[in-house]
Amino acid sequence: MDVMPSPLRENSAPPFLPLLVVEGVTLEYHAPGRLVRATQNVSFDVWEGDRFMLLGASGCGKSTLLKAVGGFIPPREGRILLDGQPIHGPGPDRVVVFQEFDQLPPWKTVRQNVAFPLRASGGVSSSEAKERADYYIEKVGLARFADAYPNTLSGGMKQRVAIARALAMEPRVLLMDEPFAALDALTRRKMQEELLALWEEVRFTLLFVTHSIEEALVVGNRIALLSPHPGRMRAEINSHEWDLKSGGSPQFQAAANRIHRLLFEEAEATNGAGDE
Ligand SMILES: Nc1ncnc2c1ncn2[C@@H]1O[C@H](COP(=O)(O)OP(=O)(O)OP(=O)(O)O)[C@@H](O)[C@H]1O
Repeated sequence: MDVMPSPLRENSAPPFLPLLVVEGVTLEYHAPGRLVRATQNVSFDVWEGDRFMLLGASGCGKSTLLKAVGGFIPPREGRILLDGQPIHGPGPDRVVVFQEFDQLPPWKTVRQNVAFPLRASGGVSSSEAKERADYYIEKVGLARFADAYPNTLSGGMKQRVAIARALAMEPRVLLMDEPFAALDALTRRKMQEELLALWEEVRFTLLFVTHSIEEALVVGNRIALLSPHPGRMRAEINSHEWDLKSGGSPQFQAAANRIHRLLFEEAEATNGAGDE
């Protein structure tokens, strides 16, 4: 099988350096009349080829962390390094796939949607953009729909286009913010399977936000557990031993229960102790 030359691999950081370093990061929003602290002193390293999951309850600052890595929110404290360099604003080396199905301009075909950012970010000729778009559209199984418009596609198909569009940029890190949360359970599982198959083939680096313990265990190889309000690192665990076939096994259930305890019961105990 032909594999396109990938800047992702050519620009690889030395293997002894993490690709992405999040160090003591505190993030805040200035809401009218108040300051909202979304995360506090969060640190983790993401290595090339990691499928790194940010897991925590609603409101613990997962999306805010992803936005900060994307360069949309500067840290109040701490720093974020990519390939050893502090990030300054958004860049094509970090592309985000969101949950919403309306992230594709509806007036562009699937192929135009995938090719457009390649042209817009510069350096890619229109024929190369088309070639790269077709390559990744084929990878997500949508070759027959390259000339279709988004409004003729299902939610799952639109998410596949968003993934193809992101991978076509060959980013250093692919950022995904609950990309499958709005899909029905069967489609969600199929998308998880497809994402893992794509990862096997392309070996991109993934930073993925979820509030599903099961999704974190099967999609990720490492998981950061965040406690709520503001989000702090509660624990970091390895999850490479689990995949989509692990689902119902007692060992998988035990791992899921352990994470649940770490996220909720121990957090409540800690908060309770703090209140006394
Ligand atoms: N634009 C904003 N202005 C003010 N506060 C915000 C803004 N966006 C998020 N917040 C607050 O920051 C905190 C973290 O929000 P964030 O969306 O990052 O959490 P999350 O873990 O991704 O939640 P969810 O799983 O529900 O998406 C929350 O308390 C939220 O209310």
